[in-house]
Amino acid sequence: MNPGLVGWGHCEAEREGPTATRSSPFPGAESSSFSALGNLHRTLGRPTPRAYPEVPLRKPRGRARRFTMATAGAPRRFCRCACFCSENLYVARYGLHVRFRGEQQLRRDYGPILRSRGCVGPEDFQQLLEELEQEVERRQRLGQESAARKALIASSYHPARPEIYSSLQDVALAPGFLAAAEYSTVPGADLQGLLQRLETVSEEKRIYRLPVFTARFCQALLEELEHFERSDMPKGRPNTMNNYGVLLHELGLDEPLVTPLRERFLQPLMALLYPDCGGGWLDSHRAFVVKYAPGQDRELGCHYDNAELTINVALGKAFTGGALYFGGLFQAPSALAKPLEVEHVVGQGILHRGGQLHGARPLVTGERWNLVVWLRASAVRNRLCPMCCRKPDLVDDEGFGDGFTREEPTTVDLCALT
Ligand SMILES: O=C(O)CCC(=O)C(=O)O
Ligand SMILES: [Fe+2]
Repeated sequence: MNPGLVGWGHCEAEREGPTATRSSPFPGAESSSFSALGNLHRTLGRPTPRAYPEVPLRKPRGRARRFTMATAGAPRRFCRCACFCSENLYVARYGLHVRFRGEQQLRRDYGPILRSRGCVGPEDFQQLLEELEQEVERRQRLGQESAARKALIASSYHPARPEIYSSLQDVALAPGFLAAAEYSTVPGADLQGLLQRLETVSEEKRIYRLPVFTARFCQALLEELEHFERSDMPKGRPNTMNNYGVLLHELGLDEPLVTPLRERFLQPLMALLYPDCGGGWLDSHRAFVVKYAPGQDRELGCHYDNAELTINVALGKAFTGGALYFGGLFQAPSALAKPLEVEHVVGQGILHRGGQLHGARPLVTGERWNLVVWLRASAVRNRLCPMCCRKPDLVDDEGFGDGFTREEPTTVDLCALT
């Protein structure tokens, strides 16, 4: 058979830095109203929103192994899009995300709106310029700083729950999750069959829910995360809107936990649920935990993720409030009208498209910790960077970068070998 040099277009992705606003071209933390976002989108004169690029579709066949595409030869090098350092720079004071290439461009593109938002005197503009220059430098350093933190944690951190760092075992997973993933790998599995094994939260928005981890595993992971938080290790935060979360790759949890979760379980599920969004071509991710607590972050503004697909699993603890809300796709901000509220249920995961506008309502009581995995398909994002909506301008990066790649990967369908 064709050795599965399967139709992966090309791939690339982009990524958001530990404390960058990458994920949220629409700030949200400060303005979580959908209409405000719609206005913002228009105000910023973003490129005309467009739908996901078409990916050559190939109906997934066979069992789980068939989805595990081995990269032949050297590990692939992932990239980010250069727009990370020049687009979507968030200026909280004026409630704006701006593109920044220099003083003249800033004046030309944003002069009137900045003045209308209070940036009036030359000293205001000078201050803004300095802040933007600092933000660009910070973004340029993010990859290296993250790698340095990861190395320090690997050499000096003593986990409280070392078993979390061993390879993901089925026993950590909820029976319903195992059943849905197992079904998805059976020859002949189809969307209708899978939909009987998970909850459809919104057919129109293509939002689904299913149990993911056992209560025991959630508890162990939470204990480990709290222990890390108390430690004196350096911490990279997921983005500028989450000040108390943790990046799982820095903690060393990508290899044992997140990558197997993506490759063995999420990929078959996503291939059936979202074949048109790269669900069958996931090849990298960015995983982090967000934490909300009284006196800390309590809510998350409306944004879209720098991902083709997202899974958001509630880990605990006990809390009220904090529901997710969903609008339309960012490519169609006019569809922001009536947000859909989705309550978190501990142990359960919400699956949605990365481009679906969403945010989190304020926490009312307790503490909420969620595992968020941004799933990326280079085959999709290599064609169009979701952050600048252009063909990505590739820059080599650490780790999975932002999930973009320079070439079509050389892949081998493991099934073809057995
Ligand atoms: O607070 C949540 O559960 C949502 C988190 C989220 O959407 C994100 O970090 O991208
Ligand atoms: Fe998100």
